[in-house]
Amino acid sequence: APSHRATCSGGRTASNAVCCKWFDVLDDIQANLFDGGECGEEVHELTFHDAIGFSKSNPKAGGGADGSIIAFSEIETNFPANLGTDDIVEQQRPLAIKHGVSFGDFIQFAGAVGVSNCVGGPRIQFLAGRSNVSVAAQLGTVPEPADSVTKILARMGDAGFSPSEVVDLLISHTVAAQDHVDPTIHGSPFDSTPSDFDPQFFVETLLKGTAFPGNGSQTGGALSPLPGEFRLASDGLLARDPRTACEWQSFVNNQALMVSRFEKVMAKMAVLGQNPRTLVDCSEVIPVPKKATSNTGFIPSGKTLRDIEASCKTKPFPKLPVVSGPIVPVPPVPPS
Ligand code: HEM
Ligand SMILES: [Ca+2]
Ligand SMILES: [Mn+2]
Repeated sequence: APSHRATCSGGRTASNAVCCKWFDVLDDIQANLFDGGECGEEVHELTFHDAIGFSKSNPKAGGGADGSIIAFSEIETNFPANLGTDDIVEQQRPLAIKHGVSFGDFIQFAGAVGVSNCVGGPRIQFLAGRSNVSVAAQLGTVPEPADSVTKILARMGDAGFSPSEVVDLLISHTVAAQDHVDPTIHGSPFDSTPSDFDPQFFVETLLKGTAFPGNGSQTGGALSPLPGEFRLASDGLLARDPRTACEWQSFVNNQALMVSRFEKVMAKMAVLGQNPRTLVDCSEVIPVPKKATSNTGFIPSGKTLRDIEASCKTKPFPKLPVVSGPIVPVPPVPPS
């Protein structure tokens, strides 16, 4: 049968003509937001901070993945949990306006493109067509790193996520760094491989913490196992809590599982507060990521399997390759 694909710019085609403009957005953000196609972590943080402004029990909590963090930035970026998001909000706002797309669509699209640039990254579904009408989210919808596991699971449960899905969402912290929990060590990553969408975050958060990487103990921070690496208190606790530890451990030797779980849970998060049947599937515009170099994590140099605080009661911690040599400090990620 003949195909009826729409012709878009640059000789590209799409199954639906409304997807064509997203190729132009893609070209623009790869050049101007990701410096020629870098694994873009902060952009990806915004997908969460916008979408999680949503509650099954309280319609006033927010409209979910509706772009409100850009539309009502003067309210939402001043919430303590959103500290630092104003930079990326102000980078994205003019680009969304220039291309005539809604803020909600733009945030989810940019997040999906950003992680597709990471080695081993996921290819997240992208549905287009969110309205540009939104409402400001209420204070308290975004979890904070000093929150207890019970508080985080309750907040996330109220937005529709199970404890295992919270772990699946936290896969994003394999390509992430902090700037504001300890502002003296800008860009300190959550694992030793912040440009790789790999299991190292799940391995290294289970290593016994030994020192603070920066200016001592901070609210929301915890002892980390490697110099230069930052551990959020919440990540350290979720790695060890009986409600989440087995899902956490399941990723230490299974990069492919990480990708499939993340694609699934991100597709769910991206349509919080939306009716997906009114949106058009433009996933074909999202680039195909580079393949991962390994399916399994490793014990970083200077550490052994005995430094792992295994926390899943029903499954033994798997044997992982151990890198030999002295402890290597983790370099900061460059500012964007
Ligand atoms: C359970 C709840 C979570 C907590 C408590 C949490 C907390 C944090 C904190 C405190 C930072 C450092 C921010 C800074 O200092 O600049 C951070 C960074 C980040 N988070 Fe989360 N997070 C959570 C879940 C998520 C989810 C679900 C995603 C995405 C799906 C995500 C994506 C990111 C990314 C990409 C960064 C790095 C930002 C950058 O490089 O500037 N986080 N997170
Ligand atoms: Ca990583
Ligand atoms: Mn929102």
